[in-house]
Amino acid sequence: MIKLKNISKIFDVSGKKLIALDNVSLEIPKGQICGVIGASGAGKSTLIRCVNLLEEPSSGTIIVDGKDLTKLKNAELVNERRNIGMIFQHFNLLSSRTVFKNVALPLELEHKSKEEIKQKVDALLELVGLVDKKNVYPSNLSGGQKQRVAIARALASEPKVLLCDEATSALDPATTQSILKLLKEINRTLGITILLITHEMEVVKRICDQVAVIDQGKLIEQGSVSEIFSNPKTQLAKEFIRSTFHVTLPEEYMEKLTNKPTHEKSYPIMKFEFTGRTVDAPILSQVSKKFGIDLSVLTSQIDYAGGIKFGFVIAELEGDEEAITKAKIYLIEQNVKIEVLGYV
Ligand SMILES: Nc1ncnc2c1ncn2[C@@H]1O[C@H](COP(=O)(O)OP(=O)(O)OP(=O)(O)O)[C@@H](O)[C@H]1O
Repeated sequence: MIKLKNISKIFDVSGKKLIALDNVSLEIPKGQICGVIGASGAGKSTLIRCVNLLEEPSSGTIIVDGKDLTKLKNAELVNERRNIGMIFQHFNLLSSRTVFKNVALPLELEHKSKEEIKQKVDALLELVGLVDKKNVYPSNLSGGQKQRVAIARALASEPKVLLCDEATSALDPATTQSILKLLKEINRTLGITILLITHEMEVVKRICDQVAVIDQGKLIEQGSVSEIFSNPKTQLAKEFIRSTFHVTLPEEYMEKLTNKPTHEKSYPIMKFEFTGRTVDAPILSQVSKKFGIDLSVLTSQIDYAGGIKFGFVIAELEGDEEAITKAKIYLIEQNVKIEVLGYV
């Protein structure tokens, strides 16, 4: 549905060339949700703005629904842009228009009849759960409600693609969840392909099928969410994934932790990462019995990403050094990822 081929974007900043996008290629099949993640300044906004040519790429091609947008004349481009809805971090609503009138705007621009506009807007407000706010002005809405209006407005032209530019970054966690749920619902029920950019892996984890990691204008890693979460290749992807799992050691252990064993009875604190099948298997209790190790769980978390279950456990291992080494080898053989956090 969306094919970006070798997209580069070079800005001229006071006579100096700034490469915001460097030969980025990305393909998003129809009906999928793809998240592009990267740190501030990585080139995410430039990339998403290139998709509807709000930003013209310096080179490369952009194919949406089979049409190469970079080859279209102005009038044709205006027409094709109706296929591409967009929502923004700060909603971009017109403050002088009511909720109804904001959603109606694209339809008015398309010269639809009053009756058609009313029918369509009412249906969209129903879809986003804002029927009771129809005659309210944006200043009287919460952030989440404003984003719902923006989503309804973006859907008014019945787009095939929805671009989301940090759509939940200005929202609190609970509202973020409800907007992500709405986006997923729209994707499922209307079959709309969604490209979203974000700096939060949590967003990717919640709703995306695919993820692409961008760093300094380059696309450094991409794949299905389950692939990337279970086997991240780049350091950046690993860091983003880590940021979504909130497994940290209790404070009292953090204070005691040393880099190396400090005395005979020093024991390692280890973090175990389980994916897919290994999450449900009683591997840690097997290890405890098999190698005669006392294993006390200090903290743990189980979560889902791309339909795959993930689990993290931090535990203290007490036993002789040889037994602990054998246990580590056994766990690695069982596809459990291990990290020694330190010693107590
Ligand atoms: N219109 C412009 N003129 C000059 N440089 C620009 C322009 N737009 C973006 N840039 C530069 O291009 C690079 C990528 O910016 P971009 O806004 O795409 O990054 P981003 O990943 O979206 O960052 P953030 O998350 O902070 O919004 C940055 O170095 C930025 O300063």
